[in-house]
Amino acid sequence: MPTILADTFTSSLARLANDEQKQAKLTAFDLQTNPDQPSLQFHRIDKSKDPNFWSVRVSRDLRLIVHKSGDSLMLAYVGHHDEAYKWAERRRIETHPTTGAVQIVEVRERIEVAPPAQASQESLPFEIVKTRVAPPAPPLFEKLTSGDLLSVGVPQDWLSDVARANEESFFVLAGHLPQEASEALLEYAATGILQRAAAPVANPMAHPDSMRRFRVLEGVDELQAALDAPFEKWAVFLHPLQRGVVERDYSGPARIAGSAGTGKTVVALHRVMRILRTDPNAHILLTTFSDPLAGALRRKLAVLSVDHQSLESRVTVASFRRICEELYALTTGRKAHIADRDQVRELIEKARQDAGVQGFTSRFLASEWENVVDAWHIGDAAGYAEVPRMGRKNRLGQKQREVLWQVFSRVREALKQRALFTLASLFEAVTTTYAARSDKPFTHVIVDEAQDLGVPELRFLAAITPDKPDALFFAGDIGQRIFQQPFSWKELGIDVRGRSFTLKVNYRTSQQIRVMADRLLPQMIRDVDGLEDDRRGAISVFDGLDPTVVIAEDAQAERAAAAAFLKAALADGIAPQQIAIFVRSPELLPRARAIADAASLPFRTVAAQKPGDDALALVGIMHLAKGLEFRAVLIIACDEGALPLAARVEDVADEFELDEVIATERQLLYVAATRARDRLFVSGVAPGSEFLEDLISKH
Ligand SMILES: Nc1ncnc2c1ncn2[C@@H]1O[C@H](COP(=O)(O)OP(=O)(O)OP(=O)(O)O)[C@@H](O)[C@H]1O
Repeated sequence: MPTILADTFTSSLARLANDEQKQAKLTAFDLQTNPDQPSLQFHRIDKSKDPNFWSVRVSRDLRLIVHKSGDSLMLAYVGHHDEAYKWAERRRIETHPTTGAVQIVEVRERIEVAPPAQASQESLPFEIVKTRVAPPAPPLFEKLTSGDLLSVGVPQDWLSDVARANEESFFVLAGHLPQEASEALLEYAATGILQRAAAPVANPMAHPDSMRRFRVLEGVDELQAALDAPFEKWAVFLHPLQRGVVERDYSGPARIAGSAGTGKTVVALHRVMRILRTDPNAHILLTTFSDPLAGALRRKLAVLSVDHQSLESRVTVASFRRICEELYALTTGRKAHIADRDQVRELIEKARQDAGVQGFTSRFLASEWENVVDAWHIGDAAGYAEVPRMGRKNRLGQKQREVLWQVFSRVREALKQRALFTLASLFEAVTTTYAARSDKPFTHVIVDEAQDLGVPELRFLAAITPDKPDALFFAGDIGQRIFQQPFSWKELGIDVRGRSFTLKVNYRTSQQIRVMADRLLPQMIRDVDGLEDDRRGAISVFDGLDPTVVIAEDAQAERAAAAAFLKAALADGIAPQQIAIFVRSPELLPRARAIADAASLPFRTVAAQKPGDDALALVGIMHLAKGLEFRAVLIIACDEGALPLAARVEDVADEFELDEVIATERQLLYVAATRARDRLFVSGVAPGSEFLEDLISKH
């Protein structure tokens, strides 16, 4: 008999204590292996509107709720006796009459509306327990017909509630509707566009919206993997768009985009598993821009598979730099020595003096080296004469280029004499080695945080994969680019047009925090190749507190406000490890530490969690925030001059770079703000960063 796992089972399992979870899992395994064994005591839930709900005894107090229909058995819920029965009494499992998806429909009844919501009793069909007195907001969906509502999967008996919902009541209501219905309605409320559900299919369980909440399990291993990490719902249940991108076959490099928290990393992880399953010869590189993030990816990947041995032998997880260093060592038998930025800047200065070149600022020379000469690996005067210097505003004539090459050729020579690579030249060296070889170290490369790939990294990744259509897969958000200057991927032969998909449902961040963070970025971002990232229509699936923005008189007042915010979060049960405090640059860290101390918050200052660190908050610079998530985030010391960072603004070589610096500083704040699930506090000392204005202003 096939066993079906419902997402409601996973969520309810996650709420149990550890030993209860163990007992519940044992019963679930028994049910899957031999549902007819007499020791499993089934009791029909008589009061349920759905006659197919049964309870199964786990222990004296715990009950597992199953749904039996035809020859399948669904694990639907687990909980303490009365509460589990109540859950089943209030649910029906049915195929939606219009969309054809199987839904767990909640039976309408009294719903408690949280304090900020308000609506008059006449306007809602259920009894409201707490309300605030204020004029009711107008209904959101009055222009939609019942047919429209049915087409997005609203269950029939919720139609009139939805028709009457207004802005205040809708989030409460949305939590009671099937996900596809609440997502479509939220998107409609944000954009005026109603995305109808996918068409019905022959087997209702195979409908894309059924597959986002039910998983038909093939065997005990699958059940074990699915139940091992009940907190990680994403490991089992994907949004139809996510699933589509994971399972498609591509005719060339492909990309998943989407604003922060929309599940791009989740897609990248599932893509790895899909390739492992479908290609027995696959050896995959999963890569991202830093070692701590690679560590986080490794841990998440382990959640997706019980076959850890196969993961170990067939998947390599490493940062761009680390894998490049490893491949260099592998192919040459030597360790690469890499010059850091300051060393290179010193060499440029010396080369300029030796060549007697005048009329160019040090900033310009450093930027020209980094973004043009080194990034594009220009090796001689002829190459430099021809390089297009894309996007750079100040044109250079032939004469000027000849003069500049006097400097850059000396820098190249000096690096060579010292047997030093720059990071870019190391990528280039390994690229050259592998470009000439037909045997590649990996069959597939999957990249997370792809917006922070530079020219040398992208060339390198293309060179270490075979020339086959689905070898390269990228996950990234151009709105979160903080390290690299934009360039054309197409010119490097990586064309993702027609194979680029955008996720819209934000699982991480509350509606309030997402809306505020989105004010930092344009609604439409276009990359160099003309690929558009339309950020309108993104939705969050849950509601929360309004973020706090404080422009304080001085650092002391800021500390008091931030410490009060922290204390309230701790008092509401948010654990220290669920909290982060970010600042723009290292010199501001003492201000963050003082705030943590004022709230008696224990903290660590490195991103990578070590054993024993699991009860500590994170205090660090905003760049550390990438890829992480917390329940509460504080971004403090957003002062004038600190954000955008004055030193960076002063360091620009031209107008183009100035725009770039402002954009990446803005994106940095966006990255930090979107790490927050439930609570966000942003502060600075008056007059405050210009970006704080954008956060507050409602345009
Ligand atoms: N299908 C899903 N069901 C439930 N939760 C999900 C799903 N997909 C993603 N999530 C959750 O949403 C959060 C964000 O996911 P993820 O880190 O993949 O987003 P992202 O787009 O890569 O974010 P960022 O760009 O900010 O790094 C995570 O907590 C993840 O567990």
